[in-house]
Amino acid sequence: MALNGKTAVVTGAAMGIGKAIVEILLQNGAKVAILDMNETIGHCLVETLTKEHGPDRAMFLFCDVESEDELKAAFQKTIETFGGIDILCNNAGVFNEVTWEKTITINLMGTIKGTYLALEHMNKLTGGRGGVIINVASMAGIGPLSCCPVYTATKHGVIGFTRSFAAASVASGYGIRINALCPGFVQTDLFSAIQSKLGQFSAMAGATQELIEKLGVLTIQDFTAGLTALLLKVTCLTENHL
Ligand SMILES: NC(=O)C1=CN([C@@H]2O[C@H](COP(=O)(O)OP(=O)(O)OC[C@H]3O[C@@H](n4cnc5c(N)ncnc54)[C@H](O)[C@@H]3O)[C@@H](O)[C@H]2O)C=CC1
Ligand SMILES: CC/C=C\C[C@H](O)C(=O)/C=C/C=C/C=C\C=C\[C@@H](O)C/C=C\CCC(=O)O
Repeated sequence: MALNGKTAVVTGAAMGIGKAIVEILLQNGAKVAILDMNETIGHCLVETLTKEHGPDRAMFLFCDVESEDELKAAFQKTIETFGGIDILCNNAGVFNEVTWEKTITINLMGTIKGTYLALEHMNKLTGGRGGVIINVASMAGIGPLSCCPVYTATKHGVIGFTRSFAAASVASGYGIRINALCPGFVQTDLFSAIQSKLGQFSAMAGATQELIEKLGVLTIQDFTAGLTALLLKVTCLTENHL
């Protein structure tokens, strides 16, 4: 399979889009470290995935992406257990215009911290074997949503950071390919909770609801089906890509 022998790290992977990404990676032969703060669901997911894919394929590691120390420890444990890191997916994210500083530290700073840690491990200029980074942004990173200025800012930031890092990688020869994934509306716990997280912008909920009705909401199953081909195209590590 396309990702046999490869090791992936996925943040915020216990549920939702992150879990969907984990399942695609496992189905295509990769070993996966599932990083999340939800230990109960995370361990339960590994139990389920181990029954489906066999032992030593999936591992849960508690990690708050706001903590550089916890990210470092999770990366180190992954390397010790699976022998290296070839793919990183910075997926962990929240939607909250009330605790907006946290939205920034998780969505944007967590992605930057993960990317810089992956650079330390993957960089061919410092003995690494190269790799692939996927940063989960959003269509809100392409066009602003009036109900969530800070969430919109974090996703615009993720896209800008990803594009800049990609240019640096090509110019420097890191051997790291990096892409931003920009989903539309997907039925997850985050999506279900947005109405209660708008804070001072709750008056904008109508505009967003109109957009939701116009664009529709993907089920996680439909999202996974559409993501598989794209994820394989992006993650297949062949020399002529890096
Ligand atoms: N659901 C949607 O409509 C869309 C979601 N996205 C993005 O996709 C990513 C995943 O979102 P969903 O799956 O919808 O959310 P979700 O809420 O269903 O799952 C998010 C996961 O991340 C974990 N998490 C939250 N904060 C964390 C932290 N500080 N450290 C580690 N793990 C943490 C949660 O425990 C949970 O398991 C986010 O970056 C989100 O912004 C982008 C576009 C659309
Ligand atoms: C309100 C955000 C809902 C869920 C968060 C989810 O995680 C997410 O990121 C979904 C993003 C989907 C965006 C879809 C389309 C965006 C289009 C932009 O060009 C804005 C277009 C109209 C804005 C109307 C308005 O908000 O005023």
